[in-house]
Amino acid sequence: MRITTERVGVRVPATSANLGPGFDALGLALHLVDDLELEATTGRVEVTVEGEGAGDVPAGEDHLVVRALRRGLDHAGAPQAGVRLHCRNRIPHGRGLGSSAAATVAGLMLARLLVSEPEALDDQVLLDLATEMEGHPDNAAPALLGGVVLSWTDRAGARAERLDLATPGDRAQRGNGAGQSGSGTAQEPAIRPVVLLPTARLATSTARSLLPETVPHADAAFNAARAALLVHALTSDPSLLLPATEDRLHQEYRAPGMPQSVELVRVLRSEGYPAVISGAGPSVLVIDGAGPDLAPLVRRVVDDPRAWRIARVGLSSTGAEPVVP
Ligand SMILES: Nc1ncnc2c1ncn2[C@@H]1O[C@H](COP(=O)(O)OP(=O)(O)OP(=O)(O)O)[C@@H](O)[C@H]1O
Ligand SMILES: N[C@@H](CCO)C(=O)O
Repeated sequence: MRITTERVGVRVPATSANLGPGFDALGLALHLVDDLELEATTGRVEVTVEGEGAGDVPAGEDHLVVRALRRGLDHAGAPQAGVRLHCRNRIPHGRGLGSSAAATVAGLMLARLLVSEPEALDDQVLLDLATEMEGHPDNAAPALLGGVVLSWTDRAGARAERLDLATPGDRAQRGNGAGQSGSGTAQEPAIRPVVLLPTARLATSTARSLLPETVPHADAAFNAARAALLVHALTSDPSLLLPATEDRLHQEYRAPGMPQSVELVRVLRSEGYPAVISGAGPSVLVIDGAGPDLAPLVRRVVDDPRAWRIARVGLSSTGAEPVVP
């Protein structure tokens, strides 16, 4: 295997994992992207960062994108090279929006774009390697594939299935009786994700350390039913999103690390919004937040509303993709 391309670029989306009951299994891609350009050189590693993480993330071999690139090149049997990497980051770090998965998937895809036989790093390989680096596939899978993705692991590695989402037409048919057609185009998904984004950060490792080793059987059964219902709600009947996004496996356990986020989820849900903690938090995801202004509710709950941003980012149907550098 050789490195045959010198300059490559990739665009990768933010993701929101769990979606309530689908802990480590469900996730969706958002219209919020990092853009990366890489040049293979004979020199050392040089990393420059604009936007999120600038001045914060390592600038050398320890940079997560570089680590993922190295992992991809090793897996393909390609030689390691010097790199000049430039990152234009828009995905905030440590907020539950899949920044680490985006960086990992981006590094692996940059490796694919550099080598002479890119099929050695096909989507299945990239998903396996990203899952190995992340520890779970629920952010990496939608970062790679786009849309809403169900992922799991078995002995062979990571697996992912993209859901065929309900459209506004499906919703109208449910509401008005069969035969009615909804507004909007047939392909447009019915859900409009909105992210409530705090300035505070919570590392995924910290949020995972708050989880118990074991959970009551009744809570596991509760989540199994809700996760199955959520797939039905997303693919056929979005009117069920509120009951389908209930969770007993992670959100409340993590409240000590993000009390205002968990309270915001409680209040939004009591007002009828299918709100969940986004990934490991502390952002809040309203899976379908089209319609009324959410700002008054945020102002009612949080101590400092100026520390929260409402981002109507929407769902991205595309995952990581090459861009011409
Ligand atoms: N674009 C990036 N470039 C380099 N390092 C990054 C990048 N994005 C994330 N990281 C590293 O990953 C850390 C954040 O990862 P973490 O898993 O804690 O949060 P997250 O991925 O933003 O959230 P979640 O996994 O809950 O969606 C950052 O502090 C940084 O060290
Ligand atoms: N499923 C993961 C997502 C964050 O990486 C968690 O909640 O810890």
